[in-house]
Amino acid sequence: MNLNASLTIALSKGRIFEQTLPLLAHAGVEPLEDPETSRKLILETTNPRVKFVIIRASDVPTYVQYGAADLGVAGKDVLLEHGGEGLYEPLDLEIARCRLMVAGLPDSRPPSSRRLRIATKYVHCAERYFAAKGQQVEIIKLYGSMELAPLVGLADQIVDLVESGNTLKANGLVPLEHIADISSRLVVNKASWKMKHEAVTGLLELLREAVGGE
Ligand SMILES: Nc1ncnc2c1ncn2[C@@H]1O[C@H](COP(=O)(O)OP(=O)(O)OP(=O)(O)O)[C@@H](O)[C@H]1O
Ligand SMILES: O=P(O)(O)OC[C@H]1O[C@H](OP(=O)(O)OP(=O)(O)O)[C@H](O)[C@@H]1O
Repeated sequence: MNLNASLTIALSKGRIFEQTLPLLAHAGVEPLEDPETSRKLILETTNPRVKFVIIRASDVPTYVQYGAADLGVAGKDVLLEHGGEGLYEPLDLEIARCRLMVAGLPDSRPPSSRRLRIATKYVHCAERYFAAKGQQVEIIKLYGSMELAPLVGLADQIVDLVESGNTLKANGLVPLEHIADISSRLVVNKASWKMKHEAVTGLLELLREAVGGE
């Protein structure tokens, strides 16, 4: 076990970075630069043994799975889609809360002549959800702006994240079915959990305190 281990933490810009920052600050880890203004992808922190790597939200599980980062923060939506292989998920950070939902036009009727078309970036989640209901659907993979798909006839329904519901409302869509409650999780590489146990669990306990408001 490495008692003086250095830790690399994978984070994405935007809401995850902003909402994880106060939790990490409680653990004595603060970035020396702001990723919104810096072009750097590796950020040093106030703890010389801890650095951040700044990546796309959906890439966080991959970096942690392969050990390119020891820890990371990822939405449960991203983890469900990735599958969680090679990762431990020891802590719900209770940030970036939303719901994974099926949505569509209020008067949309299932087509009789073909399968229901579902547009989403959550292909695996959607496949699993509709298969569990015994419903055969056609999934259309998109990378964003899913709400547009039913408006232009690309799909009958979408599977997407809903928080306030404002994006759905602004596009004349309604939530139809709830798939899962989502929040962001701390994920840990399985080898790092063993080899850097003291450093990882030390940080984990401080983050747990911060989440609990202690
Ligand atoms: N409107 C929202 N309200 C609360 N949480 C959200 C909302 N939208 C997304 N999230 C959560 O925050 C995480 C990161 O979302 P963010 O918008 O920063 O990245 P993204 O653009 O979805 O990802 P990528 O860059 O990989 O396409 C999501 O995986 C989800 O768990
Ligand atoms: O119910 P609401 O409060 O309107 O939030 C839902 C929206 O938030 C997310 O998009 P985001 O704002 O993160 O944009 P992005 O996916 O393009 O990053 C999600 O993809 C929805 O479009």
